[in-house]
Amino acid sequence: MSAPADPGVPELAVDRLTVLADGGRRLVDGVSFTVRSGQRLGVIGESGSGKSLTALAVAGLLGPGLSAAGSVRLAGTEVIGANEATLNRVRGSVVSLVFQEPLTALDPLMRVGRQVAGPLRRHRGLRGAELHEGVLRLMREVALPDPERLVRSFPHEMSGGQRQRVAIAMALACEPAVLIADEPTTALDVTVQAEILELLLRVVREHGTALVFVSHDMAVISEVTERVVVMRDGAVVEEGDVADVIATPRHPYTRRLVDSARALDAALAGRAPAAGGTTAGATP
Ligand SMILES: Nc1ncnc2c1ncn2[C@@H]1O[C@H](COP(=O)(O)OP(=O)(O)OP(=O)(O)O)[C@@H](O)[C@H]1O
Repeated sequence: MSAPADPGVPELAVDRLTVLADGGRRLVDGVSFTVRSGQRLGVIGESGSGKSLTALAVAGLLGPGLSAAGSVRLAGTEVIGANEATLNRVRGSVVSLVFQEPLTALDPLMRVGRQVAGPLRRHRGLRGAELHEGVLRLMREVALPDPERLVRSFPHEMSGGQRQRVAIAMALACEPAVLIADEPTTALDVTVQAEILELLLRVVREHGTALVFVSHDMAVISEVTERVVVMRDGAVVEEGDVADVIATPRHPYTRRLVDSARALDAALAGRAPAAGGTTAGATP
């Protein structure tokens, strides 16, 4: 008889993760955090702070010339040093990624329906009518209009927001316990950004998914996540409850990120920024 799953084990546990470039430069340096089912963790930092490399290392997707040390456990399975078969299994059953540019996830020459079908065949073993129904169900789940027609479209025939919905549908196909979204709205129009954030929040809530949400934007982080790690030069400089971090940032770098979000908010609202004390997460 197998032991019952330990409710205390987080879906994602990152412990002293380090990413090294070929020459030995530390691009990510001793990063640790955990995310449990249903939790939403933000990773924020300026360009080059190591957010994307952290996200890629968690999924075992670092490119050539980069190596990782430390520990990344996804639903209890160690990713660092794992062989390709283990990584493929973990990527098909535990973790999925959504990137900034949906076209990176899509083949421009393949109809959208076939692309969404790919992970359903590979990871869930669906075939024939079941597969067809599975594709339509996923496309409905991400609120794509008229899925019966869209399955026959090519990516270039869709809007940027629709393409990101398709990429999210593909990421959800394996019913991942952990979803990593790396700046998923940065490439989209402002109005579409809000819709995609709403979609992500809905699907992680409905499935109890653990979410890692990477962004350079404190306002977006405060809207989407409940905890945040702040990265600078590859290392975590601050971690905490999002509302606390915004209200009382401890590190000067975090304070700068919060202040610039406030200044942007104030500019959008046509007024001078308030002198501290209020939160920055007031994106309309
Ligand atoms: N393949 C690589 N080889 C060497 N250095 C790299 C490689 N990929 C990224 N870097 C460097 O590692 C650092 C962290 O990069 P990373 O992409 O994680 O930053 P980021 O915080 O996600 O920034 P952005 O928001 O601009 O994507 C940067 O200095 C980057 O130049």
